[in-house]
Amino acid sequence: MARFSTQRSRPLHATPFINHSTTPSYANHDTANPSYIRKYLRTYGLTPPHSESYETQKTRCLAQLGLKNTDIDKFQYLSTLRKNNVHLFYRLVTDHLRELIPLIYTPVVGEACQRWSEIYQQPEGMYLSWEDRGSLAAVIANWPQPNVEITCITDGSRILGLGDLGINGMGIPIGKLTLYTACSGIRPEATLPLTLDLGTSNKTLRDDPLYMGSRRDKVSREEEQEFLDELMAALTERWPGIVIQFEDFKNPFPSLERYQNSYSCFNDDIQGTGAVILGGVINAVKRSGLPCKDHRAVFLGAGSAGVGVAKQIVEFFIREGMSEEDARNCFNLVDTKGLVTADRGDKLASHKVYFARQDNKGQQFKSLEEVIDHVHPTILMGLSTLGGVFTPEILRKMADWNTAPIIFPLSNPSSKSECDYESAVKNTDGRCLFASGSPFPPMTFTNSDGEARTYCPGQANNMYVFPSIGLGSILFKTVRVTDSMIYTSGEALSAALTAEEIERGLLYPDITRIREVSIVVTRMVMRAAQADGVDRETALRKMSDSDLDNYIKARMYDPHTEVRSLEREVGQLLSSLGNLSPILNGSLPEKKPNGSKL
Ligand SMILES: NC(=O)C1=CN([C@@H]2O[C@H](COP(=O)(O)OP(=O)(O)OC[C@H]3O[C@@H](n4cnc5c(N)ncnc54)[C@H](OP(=O)(O)O)[C@@H]3O)[C@@H](O)[C@H]2O)C=CC1
Ligand SMILES: CC(=O)C(=O)O
Ligand SMILES: [Mg+2]
Repeated sequence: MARFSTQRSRPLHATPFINHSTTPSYANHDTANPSYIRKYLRTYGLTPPHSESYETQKTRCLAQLGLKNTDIDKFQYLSTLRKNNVHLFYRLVTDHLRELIPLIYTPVVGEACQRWSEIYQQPEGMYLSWEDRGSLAAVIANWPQPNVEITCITDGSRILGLGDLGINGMGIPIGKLTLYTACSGIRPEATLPLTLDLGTSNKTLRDDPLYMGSRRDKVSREEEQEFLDELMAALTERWPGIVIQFEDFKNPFPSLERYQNSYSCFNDDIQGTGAVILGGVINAVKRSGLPCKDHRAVFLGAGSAGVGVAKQIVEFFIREGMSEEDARNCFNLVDTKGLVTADRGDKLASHKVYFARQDNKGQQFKSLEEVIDHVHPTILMGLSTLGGVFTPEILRKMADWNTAPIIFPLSNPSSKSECDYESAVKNTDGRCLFASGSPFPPMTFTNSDGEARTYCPGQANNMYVFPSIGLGSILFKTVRVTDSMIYTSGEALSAALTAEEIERGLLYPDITRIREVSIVVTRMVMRAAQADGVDRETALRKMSDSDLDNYIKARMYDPHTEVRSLEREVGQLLSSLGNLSPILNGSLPEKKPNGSKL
């Protein structure tokens, strides 16, 4: 039997085939790799000898996870696993999406960000500081992966509904990019989590001795723009065509406007959120039985997400036959000063002006309650960061006025949700059409007619669309991300419900189907890009829908087949070399580190 020989002129451990310092996370220390693959990867001897089945790996991991007492312990365990055995991490996540997404993303990532500098253990992602301006390209050159295709950037200034967390916000780009890999199969080594240290307005953080960012106050808007200009140029210089996702910036409208026509970029909080809520609202409006023109919406929150969502729904109403003016008049946005009106007396931020009501006849409505009593909404959206503000009284009014009130408390994490599912179901006698930003468990409830059943909440989170917007943009090498690509992602999501999911009353596909849903949404995003003429992979244009689906599927990273594809790669290499001796004596050519397959 062929055996690995120790009698070689160049001992394996001394052979610098893979430079581990340049491939920190992806050297692939997978305990499932057979020994000849380990030799090929030059990881032989770096893991225990036995080559394990996934079942064994999974049993151990789930047992270890079960021993962790707190959500943060579980978050850290999973982060370490992602770092040490990336393919196993993604096998687990893709097999246990419902259980693990809440641990790697919202809600637990919220607490992880609040405590980032306290719980920090290992490097992940890249930090760029104000002090680095002028040399951002040089710092970016330090990122060890050569083929980055997508980055998610935050400056930490509005992390979920938790405020300015400075560099502690790094949990968000890491979490979002993890979902890119898990949900739409962008290879892990093709993702770059990026956090900008442009100072923080959070004094508690600045005074915290453990805080790992700079102590400076937040830079000015002009300075931020100057920094971002340099950053965009540096990123695209190193990785031409990279897709750039902006995330959790306090006021992201100016940057979106500045870059959206010259880079392949989008803002997840304005556009991704807009699209995902559009998807749920299309289904909820159908289920409400009311035509679009009879809907009246109250939005608590007129920030990036509130305005982004309202704009997408206006577009939907227009496509359903309403005039733009009538469509816009269905919306009532509420901020810290009350109903957004044109004559309120304050200078409205420019993103709010479009929705400022003109028909209030001088009357001002200062509180959510006043606005609700004035509007009698059919749709109630929460994008305010105010946990619990949809009180039982407000929910009961929604039920009094509507057969099927649409209630979406969308703020994250769970503690900031405007109401929980139980309260929404109980106070609307089970009639609400509900979706929240962070997950709530299903519940059984007996309504006033004595009917008992299980109610399933929707999770209206941009995680249903941004992975497909990103993948479609990468595969088509789009010049930019167009409004139509964004709208189409939401529309495609709404159409992705199965008959069984509709029967169960779901507004969003079951999360366990996210990878198959992502294929269809990605294809539709690509078709929209094609129609807008922003695609650069023109050979893909002529493909039929089913061929394009197959193409997308084939390009998606699948952690379950990673060992097999390595085996294929090595098999092809061996057959091209003609015999086994190279692998046995350790003289196989170096595996090029992490050439992306997308
Ligand atoms: N489910 C999902 O997929 C997503 C959810 N979100 C969530 O939405 C929330 C808001 O995000 P975003 O829009 O980016 O944040 P912004 O800071 O841009 O907007 C927050 C809005 O809420 C308003 N607001 C805050 N406090 C009050 C108050 N006491 N009374 C009335 N209005 C208030 C603000 O008013 P003012 O303008 O006067 O300051 C502002 O209009 C976050 O919790 C975030 O997690 C965001 C993106 C996606
Ligand atoms: C989900 C998300 O993007 C947010 O809460 O900001
Ligand atoms: Mg966000």
